[in-house]
Amino acid sequence: MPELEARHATVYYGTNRVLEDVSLTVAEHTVTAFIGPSGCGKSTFLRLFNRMNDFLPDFRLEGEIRLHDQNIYAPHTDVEELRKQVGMVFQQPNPFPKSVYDNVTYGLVLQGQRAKAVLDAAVEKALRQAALWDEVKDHLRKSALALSGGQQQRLCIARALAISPHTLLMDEPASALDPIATAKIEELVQELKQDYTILIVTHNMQQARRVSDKTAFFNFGRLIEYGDTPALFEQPQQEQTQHYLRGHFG
Ligand SMILES: Nc1ncnc2c1ncn2[C@@H]1O[C@H](COP(=O)(O)OP(=O)(O)OP(=O)(O)O)[C@@H](O)[C@H]1O
Repeated sequence: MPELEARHATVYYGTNRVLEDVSLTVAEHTVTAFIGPSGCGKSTFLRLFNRMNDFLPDFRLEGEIRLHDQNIYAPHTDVEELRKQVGMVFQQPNPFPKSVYDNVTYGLVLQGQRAKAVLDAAVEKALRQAALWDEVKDHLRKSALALSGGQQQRLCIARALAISPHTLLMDEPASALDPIATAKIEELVQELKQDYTILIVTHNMQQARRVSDKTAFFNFGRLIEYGDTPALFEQPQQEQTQHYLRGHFG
């Protein structure tokens, strides 16, 4: 059974159709990159998997998005529970104006966890997973806003991991970062896939190539090509993919 699946997903914002009949499956513990020109619907597609588009006015989905073979848009779906299972990291690091510690424990505290030993252990585990522990372990009470941009983004990843999701959605997680911080995020993505299933939107073709197992190329709201990353980059089957990769548009 695939971990995630889109079945004939078509999305409208009002009367504007931004995704058309997109179907794909994602296996667990893989990294899948979504690439394509600006405005082709990558972020919209990504946000379908934790229902983040529900916040947008006039959003409408036809088709199904399935997690572990359950349609997550079925009536009575517990959306809060879904978002615990499917975490998200955004383009701009967005730590809360709180301490490093309080950022990581935020979700757990919201869930009612108060035991200091449990919270302490969760903080260390999540920060280690996000490859940030060594840099912040002596400053856990410091404001998260005092960290560098790259550290803030890894903190946001730790915050997402602390509530034990099994899927992580990353929307251009490194595009606001310098090359060194970007390399750290890429390394981290590779490590995290041992435990998580990762979907990542990126404008950076080299990054997609480096970090992902599968790549999906979108154009004008359609999924043009989807396959193993080396094959898609080295021998794209569709003319539109070939043009895009040659830099003809995008
Ligand atoms: N909140 C919204 N309301 C209406 N239309 C929207 C909204 N968000 C995005 N769109 C439109 O939907 C289309 C797809 O946008 P989306 O952000 O998903 O594309 P993208 O491929 O991720 O783009 P980019 O690479 O520039 O981030 C675009 O035409 C965009 O203008």
